[in-house]
Amino acid sequence: MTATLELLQNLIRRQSVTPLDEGCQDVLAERLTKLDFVEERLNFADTQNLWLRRGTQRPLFTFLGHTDVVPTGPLDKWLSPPFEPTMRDGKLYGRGAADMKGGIAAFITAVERFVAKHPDHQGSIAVMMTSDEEGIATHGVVKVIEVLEQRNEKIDWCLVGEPSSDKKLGDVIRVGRRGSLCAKLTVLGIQGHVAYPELGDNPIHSFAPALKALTEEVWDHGNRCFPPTSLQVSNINSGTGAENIIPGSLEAQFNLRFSTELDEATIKQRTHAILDQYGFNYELHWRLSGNPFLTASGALIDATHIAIKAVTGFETKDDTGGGTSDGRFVAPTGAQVIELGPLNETIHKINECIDLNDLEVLSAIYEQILVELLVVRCNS
Ligand SMILES: N[C@@H](CCC[C@H](NC(=O)CCC(=O)O)C(=O)O)C(=O)O
Ligand SMILES: [Zn+2]
Ligand SMILES: [Zn+2]
Repeated sequence: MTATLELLQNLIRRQSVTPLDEGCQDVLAERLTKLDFVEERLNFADTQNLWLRRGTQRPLFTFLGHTDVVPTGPLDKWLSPPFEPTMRDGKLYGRGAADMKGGIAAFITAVERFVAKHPDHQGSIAVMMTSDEEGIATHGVVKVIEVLEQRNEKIDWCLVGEPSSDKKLGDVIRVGRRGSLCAKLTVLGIQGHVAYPELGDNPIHSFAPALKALTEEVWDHGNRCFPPTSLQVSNINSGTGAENIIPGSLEAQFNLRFSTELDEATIKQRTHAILDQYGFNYELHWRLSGNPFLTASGALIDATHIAIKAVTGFETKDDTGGGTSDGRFVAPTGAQVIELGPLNETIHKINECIDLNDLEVLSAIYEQILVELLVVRCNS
């Protein structure tokens, strides 16, 4: 069994459903402190955060990941228990295998091999972990970055191990992410008897045309780097459960994934303009999960392209799709941020898995990126 596979199995056995860590970070810290990484725990509220750094010089390369996982869903639908890592058909199954304990295991073994071969490398290497990525992310990386900024500790290059790959390992890297803006809408009506509609005001009926307008709105056309902005309604609730009552209110939630063509203020203003056309009373509460970010071409993207080509033989593609990530907290510091990790086909699903060969290839690519940045580039 390889070192990466063994470590991944150890991590999957820990039931670290967000915001729990269940000792995952202890395992990582124990391995890397043996290699002269300095360990810091930056825990806030219910969230465990770990900052491990080897070296004091710049440039500082950072691997960023999360040890929390999403809930399993119905256990009886899993072919093997989600927290018992199980090998079948050349794959390892378990919650977090791809998102993102596989990436974390590959980080650690890549660093171990790299340090063994290049103990006196240039610059510094850090590993940043949080247990609050899958949750609301208020006490995770955002807080660690605050601490680093306060002491002027600057990350030059940040690689997030989120599952970026599409059809084969390394075929897609994320060089940025769309913004994410969440809305909670309450449409206010008047509760009444369905037989006396003139005495009530049905919020479902009021909202229906506005819902159509919101979902049909062309928010923008995207641009060279970003796909068009999209709005998705995630929840609608109304009604008392009775067949003969007009409900008094309706709650809806929707989320916009937005490109750099738009910003928070413009989206809010345009949403109000749409809703205001329909003459109902409403309350609207917003939460900005993250602004869009984009890493310009530079050393990190170049090194990643070279490393993927060297290990796999093919060219990778730059992309800004998918969800947002904790990279949104790192990019505003001026760091170059990219994301490279396993195939995302099974993430958050029942029977999440990672291909055993992909795990080793990923670790080899990570190691090669360190070589490109902290050996080849720094010595040229
Ligand atoms: N709940 C958090 C942020 C949620 C982040 C989440 N990201 C992913 O699912 C990554 C998937 C991928 O790699 O494409 C999301 O985009 O919703 C918050 O809102 O603070
Ligand atoms: Zn993830
Ligand atoms: Zn996830």
